[in-house]
Amino acid sequence: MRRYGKNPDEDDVRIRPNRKGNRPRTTIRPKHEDAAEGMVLTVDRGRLTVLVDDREITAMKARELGRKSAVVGDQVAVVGDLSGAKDTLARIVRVEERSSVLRRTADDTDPFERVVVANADQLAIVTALADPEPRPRMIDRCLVAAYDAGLNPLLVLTKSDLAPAGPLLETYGALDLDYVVTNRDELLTAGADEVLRKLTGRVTAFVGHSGVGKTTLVNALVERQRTTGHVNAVTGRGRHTTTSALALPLPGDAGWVIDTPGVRSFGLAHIDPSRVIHAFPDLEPGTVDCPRACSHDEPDCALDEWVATGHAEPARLDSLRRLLSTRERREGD
Ligand SMILES: Nc1nc2c(ncn2[C@@H]2O[C@H](COP(=O)(O)OP(=O)(O)OP(=O)(O)O)[C@@H](O)[C@H]2O)c(=O)[nH]1
Ligand SMILES: [Zn+2]
Repeated sequence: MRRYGKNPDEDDVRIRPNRKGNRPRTTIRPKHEDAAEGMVLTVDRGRLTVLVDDREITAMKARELGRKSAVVGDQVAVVGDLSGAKDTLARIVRVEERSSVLRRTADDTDPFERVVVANADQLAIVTALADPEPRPRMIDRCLVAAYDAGLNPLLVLTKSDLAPAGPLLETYGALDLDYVVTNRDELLTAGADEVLRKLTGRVTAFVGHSGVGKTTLVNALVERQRTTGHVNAVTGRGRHTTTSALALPLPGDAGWVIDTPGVRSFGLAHIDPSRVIHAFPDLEPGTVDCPRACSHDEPDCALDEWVATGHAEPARLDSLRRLLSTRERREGD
C-alpha cells in the first residue's frame, strides 16, 4: 500500500507567484539563462517529475547532460514547456551541485552503485520495536551510510504498542542519536506532530524494511496536508509507477520526506572510515597518531590510547568499531 495524501483526480493545485521571479539573471551561465530551477520529485524510467514553483513538470534529461544522472532531491535547471500540462515534456539541462549524496553500493540484485537521494540532510531509519523484530545490524549499516554521507541519523521506532523502546535505545546510548518513538494508534489519534518536529526544516530520507510501518507513518505525515488546506501537486502522479524514491512535502513548507522504497539497507563497500569518524568529533582528533590507512581496529590504532587517557568515553570507541565492522558484513544482515 502506498497512498500518500492526494487524490490524483483532484484539480486543486494552487499556483503561487514565482518566488524567484525577481532574481537578477546571472551572466555566468550564458547557456540556458532562461532555464527555471526545480527539484526532482521522482524518477520513472527516464521520465522525471520536477517541481518548478508549485507546478509538477514532466521532464527528461537533455542530451547535453551525457551520462550524468538526476536523482530525487536534485536541484535542476529545466527548459522547454514548463506549463506542466498533460503530455508536455521539458528538458533538464543542468544538475546543480549536490550538498549530499546518499549512495547504495552494488549488491547481488543490483550490480550498479547508485546515488539514491541527493541533497538530503537527515536519514530516518525506520525500525519496528517488534513484528518484525529490530535488526541492530541493519540499523548499524544505515548509521554508517548516514555518517558517510554527512546526514544526521534519526531513529524512528515504530509499533511502540508492541514492545518498549528502552532496550534498543540503550544499545545506541553512546551514539547520542536523535530518535522518536511512535505507533499507529498515536499517529491516527494524536497525529504525527512528534515525528514532524524531528523533520522540520530538513530534507529527510526514510529507509526501512518491509513491514516496519513506514507507509503508515509517511501517510500520517503527509495526510495532514489535506486537512490543513495546504495542497500540493506532488503526490498525485508517479506514485504507484515506480520503485524510485519519492519526495513529499511536509505541511506548511516545513520540510521534505523522501521515501525510498526498495532501499532497505546499504551496501557499504564504498565507505571511507575517515568520513565515518568525522561523525565522532570526540574521537577524530585522536586519529592523528594512527598508522596510515588505519582501520581503527588494529593493535597500533591510536584511539585506544586516546580513550585510555580520558579524551573520550570507551563506549564511544566501541560503538565506532562496531559500526566500522559492519562494512565487512553482507547486505541483508
Ligand atoms: N501493532 C502495530 N502495527 C502496526 C503499526 N504500524 C503499522 N502496523 C501494521 O504493520 C503492517 C505493516 O505496516 P506498513 O505501514 O504497511 O509497513 P511498511 O513498512 O510500509 O511495509 P511495506 O508496505 O511492506 O513496505 C501493517 O499491517 C500495519 O497495519 C503500529 O504502530 N503498531
Ligand atoms: Zn586508528
